[in-house]
Formats: sequence, C-alpha cells, structure tokens
Amino acid sequence: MVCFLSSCGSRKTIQKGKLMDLTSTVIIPLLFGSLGIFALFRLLQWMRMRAYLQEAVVVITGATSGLGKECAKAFHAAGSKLVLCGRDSEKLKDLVQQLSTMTNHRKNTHKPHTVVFDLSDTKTVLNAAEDILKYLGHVDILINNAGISFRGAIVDTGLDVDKKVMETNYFGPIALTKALLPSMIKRRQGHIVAISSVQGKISIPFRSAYAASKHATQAFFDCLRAEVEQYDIDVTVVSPGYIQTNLSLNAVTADGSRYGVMDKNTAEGQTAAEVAQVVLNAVGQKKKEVLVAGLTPSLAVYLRNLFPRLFFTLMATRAKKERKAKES
Ligand SMILES: NC(=O)C1=CN([C@@H]2O[C@H](COP(=O)(O)OP(=O)(O)OC[C@H]3O[C@@H](n4cnc5c(N)ncnc54)[C@H](OP(=O)(O)O)[C@@H]3O)[C@@H](O)[C@H]2O)C=CC1
Ligand SMILES: CCCCCCCCCCCCCCCC(=O)OCC(=O)COP(=O)(O)O
Repeated sequence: MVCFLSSCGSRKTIQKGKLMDLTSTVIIPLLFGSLGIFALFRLLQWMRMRAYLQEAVVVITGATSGLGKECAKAFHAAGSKLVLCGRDSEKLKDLVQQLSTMTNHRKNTHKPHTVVFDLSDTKTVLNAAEDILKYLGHVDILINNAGISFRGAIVDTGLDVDKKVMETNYFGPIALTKALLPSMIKRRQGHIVAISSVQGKISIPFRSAYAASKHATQAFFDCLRAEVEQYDIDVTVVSPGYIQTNLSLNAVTADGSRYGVMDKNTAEGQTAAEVAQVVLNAVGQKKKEVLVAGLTPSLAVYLRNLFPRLFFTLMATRAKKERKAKES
C-alpha cells in the first residue's frame, strides 16, 4: 500500500513536470508569438492607413463648423491635401489660418484649398465639382459631411421645409458625389464617405425631414457601395449619435425659421474631435460602415430591428410627452 502511494506521488510529480515543460516550451512561446504577429499586423495596418491618408486629396463639405471642422484638423494633421467646402468664405479663411498654425513635425502638411458653394443649389454644386477637378486633377476621398437638422410636427410643416432639408442633406451630397464619380471610376481609385446619423437607421418623432433625409442617405450610399466595388472605389457610411456641435442651434423648424436652441442631448454628446478621429480611422481602415453613438441610441437601433412593435410604442409615448411639454 505504501509502495502504491509513493508510485502515485511520483506519477503526479512527473505529470506536473510534463505540464511545466509543455507550458515553457509550447504555450508561452505560442502566446508571445501570437501577440507578436498581432502587434506586427496592427503596425502594418497603421502604416498602410497613414500612407493612404498622406498626400491624399480630401474634399470635406461643411468644413466651417462642428464635425466638418474637426475632420479638417484630423485629416490635415494626417498629411492630406484638403479641399474645404462651405458657404461662408470668411469662416473658411479663418480655418485655413488656424490649420496653418498646427504644425506636425513628423509629417508634410499642405495649405488647404477652399471652395464656396451652397449644397442646396445644385448648379453651384456642379460648378464646384468642376473647379475642384480643374485645380486638383482628382479627388481621392470625398467626405459628405454638411447637413442641417429639423424640429417640428409633420402636420405643421410646409413642403418647402421638407424640400430644403432634403436638398441640403440628400440631393446636394448626391449631386457632388455623382459629379466626382466618373473621374474616380476612370482612375479606378476613390473613397466616398457619407456622414449620416443614427437617425438614418431609426426615426424619432418631430424629426421627419431630417430622419427621412438620413434614411435616404443610408440607402443611396449602400447602393453606391455595391455598384462601385468593381472599380475599387470604397464607400463608408458613418452614423453618429449626438455630437456637441451647432446642429440643434442651426436646425430649421416647421415654418422654416432657425430653431436656435442648444439641446441638452447635443450639449451632452460626444465631442466633435472624438467623432472626427473615428471618421479618420474608419476611412484609413476602409470600413464599410460605422455606428458611433452612446448606449441608448445604439440600443435604439437594435430595438428598432429586433422588436419593432416595442420601439414604435416607445416612440408614440415620446411623441405624446413632447407634445404635452410644448403645450404646457
Ligand atoms: N451634431 C450631432 O448631434 C450629429 C450630427 N450629425 C451629422 O453631422 C454632420 C455635420 O453636422 P454638425 O457638425 O453636427 O453641425 P453644424 O451645424 O455644426 O455644421 C453643419 C455644417 O454644414 C454646413 N451646411 C449647412 N447647410 C449647408 C448648405 N446648404 N450648403 C453647404 N453647407 C451647409 C454648415 O455650414 P454653415 O457654417 O455655412 O452653416 C456647417 O459647416 C451633419 O450631416 C449632421 O447631420 C449626425 C449625427 C449627430
Ligand atoms: C437603456 C435602454 C434603452 C433602450 C432603448 C430605448 C429607445 C429610446 C429611444 C432613444 C432614441 C435615441 C435617439 C438618438 C438620436 C440620435 O442620436 O440622433 C443623432 C442626430 O443626428 C441628432 O440630431 P438632432 O437634430 O435630433 O439633435
């Protein structure tokens, strides 16, 4: 019996030794090897992204404010050649001045070009596209960022207001995209980005024109992605939740006037600089779509798709509550 116990003990010791051998000869080298390969892969991915953005001709609409302005800073710092678009030439000049003071010692930065046009006027959009191609020869990355929001009840809203939001958020960006697309197809190279919204995936009360324009944006650029893949052109749709910008201040209301209120959700949203970094990385990694939102807006998207009846009930309750708050 004593002899049996001692043989058991020594077998356990041998097994323990074998396990330690296996850990030191196989598991640890395998673990470190995999970590090394992963780190190398990420480094190569990062280098490829940096090379892609450096010297790329990047057109950004709505560069005078909020997310567009922060995207301008992020892409400028990455060494891209910018074409900054906006309606206000003074604001664009100020931004160029601001960018010229941002130095990046490790990168060659470029003085941006500016183009002034109104997205809701298709003729000026087409002229702008012509000018961009004339002066820069080609566009590598188009960031359709400019947009306006809306606040109002459908029953009170004139069709001219719906059209204005649609012109700015949908027809303007698609006109610019269509005008630049043939040159991208010819070069078999290009990247088109649409800054949509969580409201391109869900619809909330008193945002009809805005949510409709963002749903149309999502649909158009999803179709485009499929159609241009054969020409090696990439399409990225970015869907942010609330961002701390002037979007609510600049929103139009049912009668076409400016809303002029900084909403609590907007003021408490993500910073525009944070979202601009997400846009930069999404473009660098050629992502097809990105949802960049807090917990509630993100869950709302899943709820809309998985439990639509519950989502519709919640939205109806929200509409009643908001109407009551307005009346009191
Ligand atoms: N802020 C938020 O919570 C969210 C924003 N987004 C989207 O982000 C994008 C940027 O908006 P954001 O930075 O937040 O808002 P801002 O109001 O701060 O910026 C909007 C930009 O769009 C430009 N713009 C508006 N109308 C026109 C027009 N007719 N022609 C040309 N340019 C125009 C503005 O120019 P100007 O200075 O001349 O007015 C401004 O540069 C929009 O597409 C918006 O829908 C998406 C989700 C959330
Ligand atoms: C924690 C459990 C949550 C479960 C989900 C309940 C669903 C509640 C509804 C939430 C609605 C979220 C709306 C998000 C809207 C949004 O992020 O929009 C981004 C914008 O484009 C903002 O534009 P706006 O003009 O509306 O300020």
